[in-house]
Order: sequence, then structure tokens, then C-alpha cells
Amino acid sequence: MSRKRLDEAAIAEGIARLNLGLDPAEGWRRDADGLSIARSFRFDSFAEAFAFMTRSALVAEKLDHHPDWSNSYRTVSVRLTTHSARGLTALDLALAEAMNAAARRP
Ligand SMILES: C[C@H](O)[C@H](O)[C@H]1CNC2=NC(N)=NC(=O)C2=N1
Repeated sequence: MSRKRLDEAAIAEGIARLNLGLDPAEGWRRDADGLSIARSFRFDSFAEAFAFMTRSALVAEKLDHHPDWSNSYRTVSVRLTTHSARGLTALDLALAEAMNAAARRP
């Protein structure tokens, strides 16, 4: 998958697609500097939050693309950017989509 920076139209379209069916308050948003996207995932328990992180970590290894994230009890805060490109690439959108799916799984 390309590690080239996406243009503005592709980023806007990608974020819109990621947020389909999500409450706007909980969806992915672009950070102020425009170089990353972020979302917080809230779960019912720490165990669910950690299971989500485990599933996401396996996808990240497969994609060879890794999140900047933190966990506080049952919340996981995620920021995605492509460090080598200093901005957003298709890999960030792919990992975001996989994390959306990982959060939906029981
Ligand atoms: C060698 C390896 O492919 C690179 O270091 C990868 C690993 N994971 C990565 N993850 C992210 N988010 N950005 C990168 O630039 C990056 N680079």
C-alpha cells in the first residue's frame, strides 16, 4: 500500500467513509495540524479495551503500520499518521477502518 501523502480530497472522502454510521461525536477527526486523524474508543470494561488493542496490534503488524495510542481504563485514544511521510496516507485510512471493525467485534 502506498506511503505517499494523500491529497485533501482523498483525506476528506476517507474520513467521511470511516465515519459512516457513527455518531459524529465519536468518529474520526482530523487533528488541527492536518497531519493525523484521531478517535477515542470507549468500551464497557478494561478487558474489552485491551482485547481491542490486541486485535488492532495484530492488524498493525500485518500492515506494518502502527498507531500512536494510549489506554486509560476502558478508553483507548488513537492517533494515526504515517511518520515517514509526515502526513496521512492510505495506510492510515486502512488501519482506521480495521480499528473500527475491531471495535465492533464482541
Ligand atoms: C521499517 C518499517 O516499515 C517502518 O518503520 C514503518 C513501521 N510502522 C510505521 N507506522 C507508522 N504509523 N508510520 C511509519 O512511518 C511507520 N513506518
